[in-house]
Amino acid sequence: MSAPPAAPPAVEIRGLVKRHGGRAVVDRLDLTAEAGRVTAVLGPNGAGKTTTIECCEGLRAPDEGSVRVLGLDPQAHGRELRAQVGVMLQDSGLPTAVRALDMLRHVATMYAEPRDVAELVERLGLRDFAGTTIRRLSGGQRQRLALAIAIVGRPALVFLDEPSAGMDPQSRLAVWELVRELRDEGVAVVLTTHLMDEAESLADHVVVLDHGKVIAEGGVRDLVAAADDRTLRFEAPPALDLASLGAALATTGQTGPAPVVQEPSPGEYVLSGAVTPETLAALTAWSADRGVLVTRTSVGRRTLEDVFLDLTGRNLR
Ligand SMILES: Nc1ncnc2c1ncn2[C@@H]1O[C@H](COP(=O)(O)OP(=O)(O)OP(=O)(O)O)[C@@H](O)[C@H]1O
Repeated sequence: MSAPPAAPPAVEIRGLVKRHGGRAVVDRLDLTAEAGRVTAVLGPNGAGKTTTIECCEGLRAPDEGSVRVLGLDPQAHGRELRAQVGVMLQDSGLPTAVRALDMLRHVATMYAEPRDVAELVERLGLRDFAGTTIRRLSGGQRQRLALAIAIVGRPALVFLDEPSAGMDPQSRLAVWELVRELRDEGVAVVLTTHLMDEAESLADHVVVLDHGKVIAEGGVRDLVAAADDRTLRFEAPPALDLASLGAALATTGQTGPAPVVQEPSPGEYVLSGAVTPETLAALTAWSADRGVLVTRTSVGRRTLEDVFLDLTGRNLR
């Protein structure tokens, strides 16, 4: 007996190109999102995240390449996919004059086997504003309602755009817990976010885009835990001579990449590369030599934010 055919990935993008005014804003992009996994798509402003997701939602047609969502072409099978794909947008696009709970109940009636509305109301704390019109909801309340609406139909795939943006810490935790549960139930979750802690906390797979291309991808751990890389952070007077400090730290006889020192904001320094006890000693010796007082020093593992900034640079877009 032959094995049943494997289900296609929830999202499979191959060689996607999307141009605006002759410029490729998505440039031969490949991306796969699997069921039972949270895939985070990260990238600076204008990197092409929204354009890519909109191609998956059938809102834009690719100029080149192919996009398959649950095995189907979203341009040709929009109606079938709408029943199986949940979308939560920043600008929720919900009718503003309708009361929050009425909206959620209405959407639930459109599905054969919706989730239990009362449970969603409880989980996402919607009760306090159930009777408020959508127009009057706060940003965080609107986000929670939009998430409830995106998942009430038990989608196989959900697109979440910064799901916890603007939320208070309690709501954030509730949303993250729900997203993890969806993943554990086998839902494919595609998350676009600028919140690195959100991606770090939720993502099984991270895809970093820049200029319309994938510039890095992998598990969070793979991306942040290159060998024994550590980050040393310290505070000192602004505008230290980084070239001189870098040279001093590079002579500590270590193996591996030379440490790189940056000053992301005045007086705050970040040193990445292999941080060893000798690196700390060299920093202290260098600063003592120059009469520089280093206040507050910490050594920690690199965060996803460190990796993201290394990959995409620190300049504004
Ligand atoms: N309809 C359009 N006409 C012209 N340019 C467009 C159009 N839509 C998007 N772009 C451009 O395409 C590029 C990618 O935009 P996109 O919205 O996909 O980026 P993004 O990664 O989602 O950014 P952000 O993080 O700011 O949301 C940008 O430079 C944007 O200005």
